[in-house]
Amino acid sequence: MTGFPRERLRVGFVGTGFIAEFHLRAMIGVRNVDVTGVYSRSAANRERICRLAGELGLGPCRSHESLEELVQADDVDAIWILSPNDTRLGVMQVIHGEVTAGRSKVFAVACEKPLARTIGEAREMLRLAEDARLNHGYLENQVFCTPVIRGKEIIWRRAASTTGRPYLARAAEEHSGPHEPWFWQGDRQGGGVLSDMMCHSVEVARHLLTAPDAPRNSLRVKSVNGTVANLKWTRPHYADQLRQRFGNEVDYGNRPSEDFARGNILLEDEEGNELVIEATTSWAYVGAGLRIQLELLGPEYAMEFNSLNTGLKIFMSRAVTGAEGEDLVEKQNAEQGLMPVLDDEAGVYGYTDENRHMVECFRTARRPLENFEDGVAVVEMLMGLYRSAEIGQTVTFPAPELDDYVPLVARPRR
Ligand SMILES: NC(=O)C1=CN([C@@H]2O[C@H](COP(=O)(O)OP(=O)(O)OC[C@H]3O[C@@H](n4cnc5c(N)ncnc54)[C@H](OP(=O)(O)O)[C@@H]3O)[C@@H](O)[C@H]2O)C=CC1
Ligand SMILES: O=C1CO[C@H](CO)[C@@H](O)[C@@H]1O
Repeated sequence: MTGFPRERLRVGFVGTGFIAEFHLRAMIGVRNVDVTGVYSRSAANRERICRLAGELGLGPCRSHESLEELVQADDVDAIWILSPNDTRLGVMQVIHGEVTAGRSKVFAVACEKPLARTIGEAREMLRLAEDARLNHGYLENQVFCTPVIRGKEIIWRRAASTTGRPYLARAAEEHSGPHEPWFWQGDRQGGGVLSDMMCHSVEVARHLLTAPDAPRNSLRVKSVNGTVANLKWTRPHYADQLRQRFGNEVDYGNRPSEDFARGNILLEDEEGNELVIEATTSWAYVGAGLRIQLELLGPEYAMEFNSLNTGLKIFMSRAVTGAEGEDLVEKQNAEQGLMPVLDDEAGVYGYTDENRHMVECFRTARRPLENFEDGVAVVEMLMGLYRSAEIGQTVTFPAPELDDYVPLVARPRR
C-alpha cells in the first residue's frame, strides 16, 4: 500500500448516541488522531458531538447532513460505525458504494458490536469491506479492557508457559436493562440480551483462551449449547414500566425478547485439547450498576475480575439527595449507600486501548487484532446458541443450517 504510515488518522463518526460519546471521550487517551466529521439524522445531535470534540481538543469536527457527504469529505480517512444494529448494513453499503465509485478517500472502517444481526448480514459486511479494499476493525471493547490485557499477559507468560494452557473461560455481563427502545425490539436489535451482550462474553473468553500471537482461528468451535429465559421484564408490572418509559413500540407483554441467556461453548485447540467457554448475560441484574465478571482457569492457576469490586468506593448517607445519574458507574441503580466507582471507565471497559489499537493499525496499514472476520465468527456462535435454545439441543459445528437462521424473537412481526 502506498501513502502509509499516515502521520494522523482523521475519523468520521456515524452515530451520535451513548457509545459515540464514550468513544469520543476515550480518544483523549489516543495519539495521532482527530475526529473530523460526524453524521446522524438529527442536526442537534451532530452539533453536540462536534462541540464536545472541540472542547476535548479532538476537532475541529464538521457536522454532515448526509452519510454520503461524510464519506466524501476530504478530511475523513476512516469511519467508525456507531449507529443501531438495524442500520449497519445500509451504512456499510453506502461506504462501499462511495469508495468503489472513487468518490471517497476513506481507507478503513471500524464497526461496533455485534457486527450484524445474522450470519448473512455479517458475511455481507465483511464482503463489502474487502471488496472496497478497506482495512477493517471490529469494536469489541472487552478484549481491550485493561484487566484483560494485564491478566492475559501474566497468565500466559508465567503460569501457562510452565504448567499448561488455560482450559476454561467464564464471562458474564449483567445490568438492569438497555437505555434506548430499539435494544428491546427483537427485529431491530437482532434478538435480546444474547445478541446484545453475549457477543462481548464469547469473544473476550475466546481471546483469553487463545495463545498470545496465535490467530483466533487456532481454536475451533466444536459445539454450542444455549438457554434463554424471561426472568423479569415480561412480568406485567415491569412490562408496563417499559411501555411507560419507551412508549408502545416496546411491548414486552406480547412481544418480548429474552432478558437472560446462558451459553456453553466447547472448543478444541490445535493439539486437540478440549476447552470450554461459559457465558452468562442478563438485563435482570439490579446491583450498583453494570457488572462484568471474568475468569480464566488452568491446571495450576486462576484469574478473576469483577468490574464492581472497585478500589474506589464512595459512601453517601440518606441525607445526600440529588438527581439520578450514571456518573459513578454505567447503568447505575442508586445514588446512596456504599457505591463502587470506576475511576477510569473508558480504560477499564477497554475503549481507550481499543481506539488506540484501531487508530495505530489503520494509520500504519496493519490488520487489527479484532476485525470483521472475528465479528462474523462471533455472530456464528450467537446464532448457534439461539438455535440450540430454540430446539432444546446442542448444535454441532460446522452448522450450515445457521447460514440463513434468524432468532425466533428477531423474526419479522406479522
Ligand atoms: N461496546 C459497548 O459496550 C457498547 C456498544 N454499543 C453498540 O453501539 C451501537 C449504538 O448504540 P448506542 O450508542 O448505545 O445507541 P443510541 O440509541 O444511544 O444511539 C444511536 C445513535 O445512532 C444514530 N442513528 C440512528 N439511526 C441512524 C442512521 N440511520 N444513520 C446514522 N445514525 C443513526 C442516532 O442519532 P440520530 O437520531 O440523530 O440519527 C443515535 O445517535 C449499537 O450497535 C450498540 O450495540 C452500545 C453501547 C455500549
Ligand atoms: O455492554 C453493553 C452495555 O449495555 C448496552 C445496552 O444493553 C450494550 O449494548 C453494551 O454492549
